[in-house]
Amino acid sequence: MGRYCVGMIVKYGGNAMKSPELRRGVARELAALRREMPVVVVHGGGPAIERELQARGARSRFVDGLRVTSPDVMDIVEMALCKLNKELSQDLGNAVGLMGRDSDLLRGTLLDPVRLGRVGEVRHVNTDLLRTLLGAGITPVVGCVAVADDGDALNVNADTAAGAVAGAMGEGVLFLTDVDGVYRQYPDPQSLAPTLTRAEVQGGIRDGWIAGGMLPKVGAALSALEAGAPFAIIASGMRPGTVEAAARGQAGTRLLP
Ligand SMILES: Nc1ncnc2c1ncn2[C@@H]1O[C@H](COP(=O)(O)OP(=O)(O)O)[C@@H](O)[C@H]1O
Ligand SMILES: CC(=O)N[C@@H](CCC(=O)OP(=O)(O)O)C(=O)O
Repeated sequence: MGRYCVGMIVKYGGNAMKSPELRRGVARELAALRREMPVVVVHGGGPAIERELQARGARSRFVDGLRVTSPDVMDIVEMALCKLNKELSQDLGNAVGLMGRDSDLLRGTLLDPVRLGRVGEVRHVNTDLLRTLLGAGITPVVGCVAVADDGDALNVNADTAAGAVAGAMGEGVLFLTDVDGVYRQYPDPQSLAPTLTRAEVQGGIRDGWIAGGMLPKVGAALSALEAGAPFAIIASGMRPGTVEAAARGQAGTRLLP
């Protein structure tokens, strides 16, 4: 990877932004990182979505780490993520917050409408828009609601969205979450896997030690590698210094193609 790679897509997960202190810490680390290389931030916001659903008396459930999304839930997801998008771009400064529906940034299709409702996967990324912003020295902060061919919103898991952006841009991807990486014996942090091959990931899913929210993350990491991303790392957004260490390949779990 060299001292630093050329550019990086950072997926910022909702669990690592639960408190204002955490958010400020990650914003500081991202600000330092982008002094070294161009950075695109793709964010989720599961806990913020949960709060908004509760406030409105709505509920949703997860299947394989994906939120089953009725049209009403879709509206609430979009509202919560749009607000967060503005807050995160403001935290970072010199950044523009965009949703996947802006300028066709993320275009997608429904994954399995019968089981999952309006959950989507990304088919096309407007990389010209991202490169234009990066070329102007502005950091794009992307919320993971895509647009479908029917013009309506799609709820894309933020890991999936980040993996798609990394693949389309041909850049590496760092997934910031609330664990140090992938544990072989979850939740024992001593069992952190420094690297995992595709076959090991498949074995982990089959044997059940990779589950829940880790499923879309490893899936997105492997898809990004397959699409040409030079690296994919899953690391903690909760520990100060992790972003720089992970960018140097010295923290987290690195997925191998
Ligand atoms: N083998 C594993 N190693 C680490 N975490 C795991 C593993 N299997 C499942 N997980 C779960 O995945 C979670 C991270 O995914 P998620 O909750 O979706 O976070 P984020 O909001 O960052 O996307 C961890 O908090 C943990 O509960
Ligand atoms: C389809 C699907 O599951 N979408 C996610 C989008 C947000 C997300 O992924 O947030 P985190 O990164 O914090 O998990 C959801 O509705 O929760």
